[in-house]
Amino acid sequence: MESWVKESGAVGLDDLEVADFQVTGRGVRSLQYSKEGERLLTIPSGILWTVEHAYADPLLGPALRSVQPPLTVDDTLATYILFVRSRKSGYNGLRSHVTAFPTSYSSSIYFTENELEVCAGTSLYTITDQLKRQIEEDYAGLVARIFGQYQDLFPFDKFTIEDYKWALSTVWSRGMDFVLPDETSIRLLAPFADMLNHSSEVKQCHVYDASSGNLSVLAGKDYKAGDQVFINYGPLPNNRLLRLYGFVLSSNPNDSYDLVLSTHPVAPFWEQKQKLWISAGLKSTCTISLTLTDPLPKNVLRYLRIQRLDESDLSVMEVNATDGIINESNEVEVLQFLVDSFCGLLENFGTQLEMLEEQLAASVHPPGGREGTHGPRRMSAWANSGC
Ligand SMILES: C[S@@+](CC[C@H](N)C(=O)[O-])C[C@H]1O[C@@H](n2cnc3c(N)ncnc32)[C@H](O)[C@@H]1O
Repeated sequence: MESWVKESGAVGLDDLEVADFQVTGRGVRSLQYSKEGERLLTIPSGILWTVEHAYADPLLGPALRSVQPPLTVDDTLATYILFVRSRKSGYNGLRSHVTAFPTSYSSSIYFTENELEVCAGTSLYTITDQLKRQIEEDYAGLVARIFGQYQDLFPFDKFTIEDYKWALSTVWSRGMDFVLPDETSIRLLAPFADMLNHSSEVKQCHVYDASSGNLSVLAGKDYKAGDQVFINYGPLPNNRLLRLYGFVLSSNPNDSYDLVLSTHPVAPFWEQKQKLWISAGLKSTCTISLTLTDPLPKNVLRYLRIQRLDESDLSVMEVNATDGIINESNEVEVLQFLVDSFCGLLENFGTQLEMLEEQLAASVHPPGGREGTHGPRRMSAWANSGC
């Protein structure tokens, strides 16, 4: 793959190499000193995996164009990857990139039932379950809309649901997202740059130049020769890291619990309350991140104070009077609700932390996961992850 990337005009490969690292597995090593902010790597537009390139492909493009409404970005990229992987000739460069992808993944859709049970009570548990069903539905849609229509391009034995899951996991774990100057967004996979692992300790340092279409990586900190080079995948909590990338960070500064607050429209005074939520910058269904630094954000209290208003409160309620305590009985109800729901949430956890730590120590959940071509995983970080 590296020689194809170099021949395609990439800059910076002479000073970088793919290597194995103890904690993160395969990644990229710097071969020289570089200062923070210096450009380390540029991957030219022509070899990026994008929706535009999929549509421009002389064989795949017409099939994609015939599907209305168009496939989602992730489905287009997943189809593009499987298509290239299935070709017996041509596409040599892109195929060499596909060959370098992991053969299997450790993201949460691949957890066994027992592994997923360990996460019972977490948002990851619920989302993973929904995701698995969504993938089945989306795959059936793809078969009906495109794979089944062009069987010469998409042979069934190379476009199974397992292939689709693998390709989607490839897109989720290797895709990079950028907002363009016209405020649209682009998702792309960049050969070689997609070998860079994540660290929350470096600044965001991968950039897309909308005018050239090239992808560049700058040094997110100073590097010596021999250091692993990182990029920052974004301020992601552990549950998202595990769902999209199959790993967690034991000290994740962005870790959070997503608290979903919602009120059914048939609840009393829902319309009046809805107006109050909107004027407080909230919605009738809100997802609020609880973090270690801000475990009870003001918006949680704002939301619940409005939710708990009774008829007499509402008759005297000023629209902007939602930022402080409304009255004692309302506040007591809010706090009681919080105590009850947090106790309920904790009870939903299938495995208590102490038990999980014991199980990890006894290697009930083997570290290392099942990821192909990767080095060791840090699953042991689960115990402290709060995911
Ligand atoms: C964009 S790829 C990076 C290259 C990848 N390590 C490989 O060998 O192909 C993202 C994947 O790398 C791994 N990864 C990235 N950062 C990591 C980290 N800090 N710790 C453990 N694994 C990491 C995860 O498996 C993730 O899904």
